Amino acid sequence: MLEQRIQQQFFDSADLKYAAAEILAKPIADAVSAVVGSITGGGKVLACGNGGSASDAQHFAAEFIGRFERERPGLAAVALTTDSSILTAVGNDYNFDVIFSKQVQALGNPGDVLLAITTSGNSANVLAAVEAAHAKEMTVIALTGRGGGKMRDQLLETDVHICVPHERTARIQEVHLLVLHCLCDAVDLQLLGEQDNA
Ligand SMILES: O=C(CO)[C@@H](O)[C@H](O)[C@H](O)[C@H](O)COP(=O)(O)O
Ligand SMILES: [Zn+2]
Repeated sequence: MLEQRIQQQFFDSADLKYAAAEILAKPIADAVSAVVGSITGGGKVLACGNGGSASDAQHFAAEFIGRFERERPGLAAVALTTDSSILTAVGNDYNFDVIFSKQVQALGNPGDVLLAITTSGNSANVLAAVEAAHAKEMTVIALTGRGGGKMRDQLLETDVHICVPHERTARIQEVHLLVLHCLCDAVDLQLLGEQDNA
């Protein structure tokens, strides 16, 4: 019984990945263009999200600054979820809704990219970060699910919306991680060319 339930989670996750492959390939390719344009122009990626999405933001920044699968110079990325002094000071002195937007205001420049990760599309602090990014003339790449929530209405035509077609947070997060790995892989391909296996 328990084993069946566990197997079903694998099947559901795999089914969603098949469905998402068709729907998300185009917006992910658009996100790659946005990131490559920013990085080659001297820009950087600021990443934010709550809970599991905070981990995703950090996971992405680690692979940009460190490496993904290929050797290359580090790429500029900052997870806005990691500095406990900033998060507690801003959360305590202002409120939790501005913990990311304050950092975007302080660190963001025109041409930078905000990677905004929220499975519901409704996290107030992520939405506030998007507003701050627009004020800084940054491009937003939004990773969402559940139809996109409030994020859908907040994005501009020049932004990229990668919306996973599912209702369950865990399943959406599983696809978000795959999206981030696709981004890392494709950015490396664009910057370094095809791998020489000779
Ligand atoms: O990882 C999980 C659930 O899988 C949780 O920590 C989850 O990320 C948190 O509940 C978040 O606060 C949800 O926020 P969001 O995805 O709706 O923006
Ligand atoms: Zn990874």
